[in-house]
Amino acid sequence: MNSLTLSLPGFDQMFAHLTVPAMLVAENGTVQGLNDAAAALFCMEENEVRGKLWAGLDAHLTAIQWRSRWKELQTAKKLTYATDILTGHEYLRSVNVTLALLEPSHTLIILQDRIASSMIESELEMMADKLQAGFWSYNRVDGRIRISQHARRLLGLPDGEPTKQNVLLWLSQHIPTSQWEEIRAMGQRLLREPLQVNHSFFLEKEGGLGRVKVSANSVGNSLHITHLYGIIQEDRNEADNPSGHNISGDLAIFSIEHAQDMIFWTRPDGSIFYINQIVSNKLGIPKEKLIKMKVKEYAPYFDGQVLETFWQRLRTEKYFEAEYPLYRSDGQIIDVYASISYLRFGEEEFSCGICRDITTRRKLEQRQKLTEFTIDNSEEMILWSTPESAITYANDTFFSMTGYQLQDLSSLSPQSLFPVLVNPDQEVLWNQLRKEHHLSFENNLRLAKGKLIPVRLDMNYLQFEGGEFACIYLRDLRGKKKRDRQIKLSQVALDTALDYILWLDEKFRIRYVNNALLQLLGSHPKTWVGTAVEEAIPGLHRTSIAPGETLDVAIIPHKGTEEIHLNLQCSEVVYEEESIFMLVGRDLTALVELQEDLKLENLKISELRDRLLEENTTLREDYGKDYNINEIITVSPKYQAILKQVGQVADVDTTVLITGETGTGKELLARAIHQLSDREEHPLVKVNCAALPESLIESELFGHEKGAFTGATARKKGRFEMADKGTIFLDEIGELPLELQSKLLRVLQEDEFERVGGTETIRVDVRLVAATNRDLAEMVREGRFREDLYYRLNVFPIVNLPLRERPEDIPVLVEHFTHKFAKRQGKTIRRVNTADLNLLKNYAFPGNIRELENLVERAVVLCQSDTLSIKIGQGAGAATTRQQRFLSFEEMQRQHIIDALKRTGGRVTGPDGAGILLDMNDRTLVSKMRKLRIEKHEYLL
Ligand SMILES: Nc1ncnc2c1ncn2[C@@H]1O[C@H](COP(=O)(O)OP(=O)(O)OP(=O)(O)O)[C@@H](O)[C@H]1O
Repeated sequence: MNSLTLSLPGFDQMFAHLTVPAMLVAENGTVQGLNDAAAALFCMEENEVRGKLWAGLDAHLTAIQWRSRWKELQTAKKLTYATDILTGHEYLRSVNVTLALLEPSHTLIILQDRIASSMIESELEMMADKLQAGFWSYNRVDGRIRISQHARRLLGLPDGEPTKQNVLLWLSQHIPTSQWEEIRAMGQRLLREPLQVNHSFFLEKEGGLGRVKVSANSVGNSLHITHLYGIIQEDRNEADNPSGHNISGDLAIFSIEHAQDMIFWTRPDGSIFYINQIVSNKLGIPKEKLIKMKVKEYAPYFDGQVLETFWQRLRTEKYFEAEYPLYRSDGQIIDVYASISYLRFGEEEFSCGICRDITTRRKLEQRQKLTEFTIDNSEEMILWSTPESAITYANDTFFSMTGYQLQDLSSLSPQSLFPVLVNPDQEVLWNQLRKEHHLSFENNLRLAKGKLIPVRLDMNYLQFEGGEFACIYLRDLRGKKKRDRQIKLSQVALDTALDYILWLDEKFRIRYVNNALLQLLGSHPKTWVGTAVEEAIPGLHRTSIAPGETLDVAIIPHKGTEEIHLNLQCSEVVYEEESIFMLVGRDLTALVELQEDLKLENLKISELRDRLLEENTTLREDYGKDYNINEIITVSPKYQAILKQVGQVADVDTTVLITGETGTGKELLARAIHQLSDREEHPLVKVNCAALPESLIESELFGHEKGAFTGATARKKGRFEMADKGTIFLDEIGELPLELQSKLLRVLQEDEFERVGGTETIRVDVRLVAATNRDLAEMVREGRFREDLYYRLNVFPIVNLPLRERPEDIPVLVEHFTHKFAKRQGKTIRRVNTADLNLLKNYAFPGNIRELENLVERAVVLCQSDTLSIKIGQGAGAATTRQQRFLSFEEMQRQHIIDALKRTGGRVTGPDGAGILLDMNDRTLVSKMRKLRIEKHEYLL
């Protein structure tokens, strides 16, 4: 059937029935049509060839060359040249090409198979006939096998069209195994290189074992063996040959004639003795003409000196190989690789050159170089390995990525590169590869420094020049693995998010629902993907979905369950030109509950705060009890006047200086001022300037920064800072060192100061009440107290009265203290010894009220009845009178420690503890107190 389908009018009528391979090619070089013969020549289907570029089919023609050839054709109208075409089996087939211009835009191409099997076969047939032998041939290009009738008979082949497979099978079954192996090996050699062999073997035939003689020749082009052919005869002695012909000689000549290599026999003068047919074909010069030519005419290189040198070398070396250029009749150059031997017959010398056209090989080499360049610059690592576990090739990318060197190649193996191969058994792996031709899997590649990296392996099976190879493409998966992990992480993050996430496509169909929302939406046949959004969330309308909008919708997840309020935030994401609406939602129900919880918590907190405030007030009230102004016991009109002063100054917020003898109740008055002032809600901080060592007063008053001095391990607030918004009571202010007096003055003037070791200025709002039993005016005169400070303090002086100036208070005070201590000690005391009381009234009380208080306390302790007897001299600090009992050393120590503790406000240890006052080690003091059985109530007022 004619397969020609083309538009050029008349073409099919003209050539469709031609047995000559013909093609129609357009100006741009594409094959527009071809006939069956041409398709057969290409060993391809007609439609496989049609549409291809002629430059792609002609192995030596480039697209650029086609354009210049086309131009040439426009004037010449007809062109002829010899070339190789690339067949469907990827073999090269030598052809003569004739281009005949049909129209300005189309040309006809007629192809002529230069080693057409028909030609060989017809010659063989002729020869076989002459020799009374059978002939056989195998065309490797199209896979056809031909065996003549005579040969079939000799081999005993069954009738029917022979194929390669069934002939080989027949022979393998009828030739003894050892001989069959030899024949196979010989066949392999014939397929690899041009050879001429003769072989005899036994063959099992009907009626016994026969012996046949087969000759075989292989011919081909510069790249491949394309044909095998030969003669089959019965193996008889030479004498038995009825024709008497020398078969080997005939075959040798036949082989030489049909060899694809050019054979030149030349003489020292450059004249030709013999050339074979292929020389004529290759050079495009008829044989008759060639034979008369001298070497230099087709090989200009061989002239004069060169020719002489050539012969000199040949005579000495006898054989050498070299490359030469030859000139075709059309001026084109053919590169040949020549093996040249020296021959001498009698007087005559010959050079015998077997020349192989390497033009194609050169081009292929160039192509190979380009391929290698491409491979080396490929982003993928490429390796070639063999079944023997050798790595025969690695591209540059492999070396640069793995850190191996070219010299390492020979020592590398798949096992060393892939220590954890999926299938460590190479044999199994190769068998699988042979079967499937392609394997793909992931593995770990060991880098030069030993590190393993994940790679994807693509193994391709290849047979090349008789060997087997695996071409391995390696792709570094580190980036991919990381990306995959990130994608997985994102997926996990989306799926485990507590927020409800919904993706919609442009048509508001669901693209993705995360797990949280999926659970809320309840069971649906699938995952909701593809369904319209309204179907999943009925309250959601596509009109309300817009980027940047917030939507509130209600969902009833399951029948009978409570409504859930969702707050959805919509945004638009454009990914790979696709627009996606992303809705991220929160369950407002939970939020409302949370708000309720918060309200409850707030309520609890405010209740707690109220309670705390209440407790604080109570505390303050408790605290104030002892110092309540009502607790100031007095009946003395003089003292009433002092209390009036206290009441007047309390609210004025001015600095108050209380003077008076020790124990007159100065502190009591200071507390009364604080309590009656607006600062009552804020702290009253007391500092006993006499109780603090000089070195510590400053930091105690103003605080210190961390590291300001040895032992300042942390920043500490001073008493002034602590008293902010309240009152600071500086007791015994007369004891304040001069330098601190100036700092104190600054605080009083500017309400600001710096911490010890600090630069930050601290502002405070503090009311100062100072007290002293010293005569400050006198101290100013003596230069021991700053005058400016004195005036600053003395804004509102209150001079406390000594007890002896208000003796009328003694009975009420005795009563007050008796009650206080009796109650504390759990005693019932109904009256005080009147005589004792009278004595007290006349007593001077140098220790003032504190002395009286101590006296009563001691009396209560000693009291065994309900009548209290108070003996002057029993209390510590009392003035020595005649009646006074002389205290034991231990009693004295006891009283002294109690006094010290009273001064420090009960603080035993530390910088402002009693230890410092008494110049005693803290630990010694504590053990002393234990030994003397000093109880807290004795010093805590
Ligand atoms: N009018 C009073 N009514 C009841 N108790 C008083 C009275 N005056 C002083 N006291 C008590 O006398 C003791 C000494 O009082 P206070 O410490 O205030 O005196 P002081 O002048 O500050 O002494 P010093 O100068 O030694 O610091 C305290 O226990 C105090 O409660």
